[in-house]
Amino acid sequence: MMKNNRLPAVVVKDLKKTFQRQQVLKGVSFTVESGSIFALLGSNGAGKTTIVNILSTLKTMDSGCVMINQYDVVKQPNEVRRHITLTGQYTTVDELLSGRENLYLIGELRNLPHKKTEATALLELFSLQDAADRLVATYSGGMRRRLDIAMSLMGQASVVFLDEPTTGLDPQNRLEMWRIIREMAAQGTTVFLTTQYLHEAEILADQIAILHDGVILAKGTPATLKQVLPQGIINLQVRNEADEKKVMELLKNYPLRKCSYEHGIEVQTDGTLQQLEEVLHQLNKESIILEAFTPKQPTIEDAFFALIGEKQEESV
Ligand SMILES: Nc1ncnc2c1ncn2[C@@H]1O[C@H](COP(=O)(O)OP(=O)(O)OP(=O)(O)O)[C@@H](O)[C@H]1O
Repeated sequence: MMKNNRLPAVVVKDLKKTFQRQQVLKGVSFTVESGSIFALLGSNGAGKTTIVNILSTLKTMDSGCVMINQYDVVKQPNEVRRHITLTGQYTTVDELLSGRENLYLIGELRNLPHKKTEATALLELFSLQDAADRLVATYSGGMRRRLDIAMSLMGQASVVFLDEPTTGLDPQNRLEMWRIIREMAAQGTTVFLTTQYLHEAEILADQIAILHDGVILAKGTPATLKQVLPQGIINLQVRNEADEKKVMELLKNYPLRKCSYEHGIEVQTDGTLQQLEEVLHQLNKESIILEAFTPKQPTIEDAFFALIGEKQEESV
C-alpha cells in the first residue's frame, strides 16, 4: 500500500519521443509513490513499452526528465540500473538447470553476496519451493513466468517494471501473479506494471494512468477514475430484436452501447431521477416491456472507453 511519507520512486516530466516521423510520446508526466503499485494502461501501440524502455534506460528520450529514486536516467544511468529491474521478455530461463540453479546463476553474474538466502526467499515468495530442485524443462508455463520474474528480482531492486506480467496466463496463474505483485509491494518494492487488462489494473493498482494518443489522458486511484463517468448507467434487457431496435431509436439521444448479453442495452444518463423517469416514460409510451432493469456500477473499463470516446469526438 502507499507510503506517502517517502519520496516518489518515479518522477516523469513532459516526456517526449518521436520514432521517424511518428510522435509517440507528446509530453507525458506522472509520479509513482514508493512502495505502491502503479498501472500504466493504454491500447495497443499507445507507447507503454516505449515509456518502460525509457524509464529503465534501454531507450533514449527526445526531451523531458525522468528520475528514478532521485537519480536522473540520462545523467546517472548506472545508478538507475542498480535500483531497478525489468522483467518480461528480457531474462532467459535455462531449461537444463533447476529453478534454484537458475537463481544462483543470476546471483553469481550479479556478484551478490547472499545469493543462497535470496534465492530461497524468492522461491518461497513465488511458490516454487517444492519444484526448486527440478529441471525447469519440467515446469509449466505459469511456473516459468514466476521463475523468470524471481530471477529478475535477485539483487533486491527497489523498483520493478513488469511489462504485461499476466498476458497469456490462465486464471489460476494470474491469481498467483497478483498475489506475488501485492506481496512485493507489501515488502516495500515499487511495482510499475503495464497491462492490457483493465480489470487487473482496477483490482491491483494504487494508481492508474491511462495513456492515449501520446499523453496521459487521466490518472488517479481506481475509485477516482470511475468518477469521471456519469453515475447513471442503466442496463436494460428487452424481449426481442424488434424491441431492441425500437429502444435504440427511442433513446438515440443518450449515449448507448450494446451489452454482451442478448437484447441488452446500456444507457448512460446524467444520474438524475428526472432523466431516469424520462427514459422509462419513453419506453412505456411505446409499450416496451423490460425483462430486466439494472443500475450498473461503472468499471475502469467504462472510464477507459468513455475517456477515449470523448477524446476521439474532440479530434473529429
Ligand atoms: N524502434 C521503433 N521504431 C519505430 N517505431 C517504433 C519503435 N518502437 C516503437 N515504435 C512505435 O511506437 C508506437 C508505440 O509502441 P509501444 O511498443 O511503445 O506501444 P505499446 O503501448 O507498448 O503497445 P503494445 O501494447 O502493443 O505492446 C507504435 O506505433 C510502434 O510502432
